[in-house]
Amino acid sequence: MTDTGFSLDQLFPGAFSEAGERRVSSVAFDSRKVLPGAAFVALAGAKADGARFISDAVQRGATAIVAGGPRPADLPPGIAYAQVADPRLALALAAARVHPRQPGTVVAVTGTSGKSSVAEFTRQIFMALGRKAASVGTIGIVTEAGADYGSLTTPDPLSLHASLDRLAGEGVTHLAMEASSHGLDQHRLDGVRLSAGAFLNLGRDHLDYHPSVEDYLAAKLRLWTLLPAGAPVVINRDEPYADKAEAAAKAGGHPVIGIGRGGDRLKLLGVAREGFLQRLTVEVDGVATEVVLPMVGDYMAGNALVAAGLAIATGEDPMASVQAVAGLKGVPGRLDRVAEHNGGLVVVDYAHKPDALAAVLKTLRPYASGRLICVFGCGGDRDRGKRPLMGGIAADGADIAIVTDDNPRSEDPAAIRAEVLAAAPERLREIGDRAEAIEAGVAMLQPGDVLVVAGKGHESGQIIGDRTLPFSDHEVVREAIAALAGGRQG
Ligand SMILES: CC(=O)N[C@H]1[C@@H](OP(=O)(O)OP(=O)(O)OC[C@H]2O[C@@H](n3ccc(=O)[nH]c3=O)[C@H](O)[C@@H]2O)O[C@H](CO)[C@@H](O)[C@@H]1O[C@H](C)C(=O)N[C@@H](C)C(=O)N[C@H](CCC(=O)O)C(=O)O
Ligand SMILES: Nc1ncnc2c1ncn2[C@@H]1O[C@H](COP(=O)(O)OP(=O)(O)OP(=O)(O)O)[C@@H](O)[C@H]1O
Ligand SMILES: N[C@H](CCC[C@H](N)C(=O)O)C(=O)O
Ligand SMILES: [Mg+2]
Repeated sequence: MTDTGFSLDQLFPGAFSEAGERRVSSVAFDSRKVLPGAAFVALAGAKADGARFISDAVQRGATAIVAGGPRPADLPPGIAYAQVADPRLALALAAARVHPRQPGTVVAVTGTSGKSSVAEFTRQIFMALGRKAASVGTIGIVTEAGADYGSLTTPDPLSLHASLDRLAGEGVTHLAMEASSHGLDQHRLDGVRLSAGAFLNLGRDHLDYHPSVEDYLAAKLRLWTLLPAGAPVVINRDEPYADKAEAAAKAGGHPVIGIGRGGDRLKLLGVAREGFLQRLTVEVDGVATEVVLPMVGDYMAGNALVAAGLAIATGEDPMASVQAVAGLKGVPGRLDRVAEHNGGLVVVDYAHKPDALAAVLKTLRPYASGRLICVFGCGGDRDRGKRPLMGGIAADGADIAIVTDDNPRSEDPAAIRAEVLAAAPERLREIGDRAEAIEAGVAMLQPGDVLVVAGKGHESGQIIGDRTLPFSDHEVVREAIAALAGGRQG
């Protein structure tokens, strides 16, 4: 039996009225992962109530239980029991005690779109400024050594704190992480010692989980409550809901670094497109400078400046932070120029929500001297309200829009597509099989066309039912091009 080195009183201060001095081997919130001697924290979840699994946890060797309700009558007397107001919060704080080391500087970014880009750009800026940095988010844990893919944007507290501890042990001093609304709402980040935060934007997403837009915004703005007193926040003032985010930050006593065209510390004066690059003119604390951002997308300029703002928020030199933008590399699967075929360009992007799809189509339009073709779908077991919105956006924003499958999960893929197609049945085409849809898009390419394959970005699998089958938009694009090239030669 491994020992966490902690007693129940140390991990859950004040929670246990008796047996608090008992040491536990580990902490678990999933009964199936309970080790002998563990403390099991029962969480009320979206699908199940963890309290139902207390007896399972005890059978597997749990010696202490933390839960939201009163002690079950049938719990054996030798098992220590604590009733707490918020088991998720108790779990996160215990996780931080079990895994005590964290990089000295941790920043977190929230918003509907752009979190992964900003977290990764911030890591790259820290690295350019000579810091040993990492990022944590949808594309996994990224260090100098590469990406270690995980399934959630904000990992559960036990995995998160184990990772922070490991990274600190490897000498990582600076970390940029994504704070998803689920993660904030479920206290996955509580216990992380943050130095600064950032808010990007708020659009339509996750209204299957949050009862209203107000609730969704409130979850995002919980980030400010996790910051220590006086810690700065970075806000992209050009984006929706920036005013509300700024008001909440100021009410909490946090100084604001405003960025964007309406910014103060980093004011974007102009953007000139130069092929696939953008020349940004930025006023840095009142001093104008120019920097070339080596990627496309107006919103990527905003994302890059928020990342520079986060570096500034942690004490880095402002001008050096902005100049570091010149060295940024794009994030895999975000406006990713994958290939060219027959004089047309193929881009893979992670747009799986309305604002992101609108933004990517608007961004790519100037690059399409021919037609803009879009292959996209919507995920199953996620906000259904997104589906007709995305159908309408694709029909309006692309010349040819092909509706296909994303990750259907437990839903009927044809029914998901029907909800997307309902927006504009006469202007949307349908090819259910994602590989076939991509192949059809590639085969259509003529000189000057741009094909964007949207929704799955970096993902390496397609979730159908409860199985994840290997699938990569990048690979399917390359295979389709190779097959067409082979066909032409043969
Ligand atoms: C809706 C949601 O967010 N669910 C997350 C949540 O699960 P839950 O607590 O609701 O789980 P549940 O299935 O109802 O079970 C309740 C409890 O019983 C326990 N249990 C269950 C079965 C059993 O036999 N024994 C047992 O103890 C479970 O471990 C859990 O503690 O907490 C779990 C641990 O942290 C997460 O893995 C799980 O993410 C699921 C898999 C998920 O798909 N989440 C997505 C929606 C998500 O979180 N996405 C965000 C945002 C993405 C973005 O747009 O950026 C993210 O951060 O990735
Ligand atoms: N600032 C932005 N405004 C609007 N759309 C954006 C912005 N940044 C990125 N996007 C779009 O959103 C997609 C996802 O970007 P990114 O992965 O950086 O966001 P995210 O917030 O991490 O998303 P997720 O919630 O899925 O983790 C991109 O592929 C692009 O289409
Ligand atoms: N973090 C997001 C990812 C969605 C990716 C998209 N491909 C889909 O499956 O809907 C979520 O869990 O909602
Ligand atoms: Mg992300």
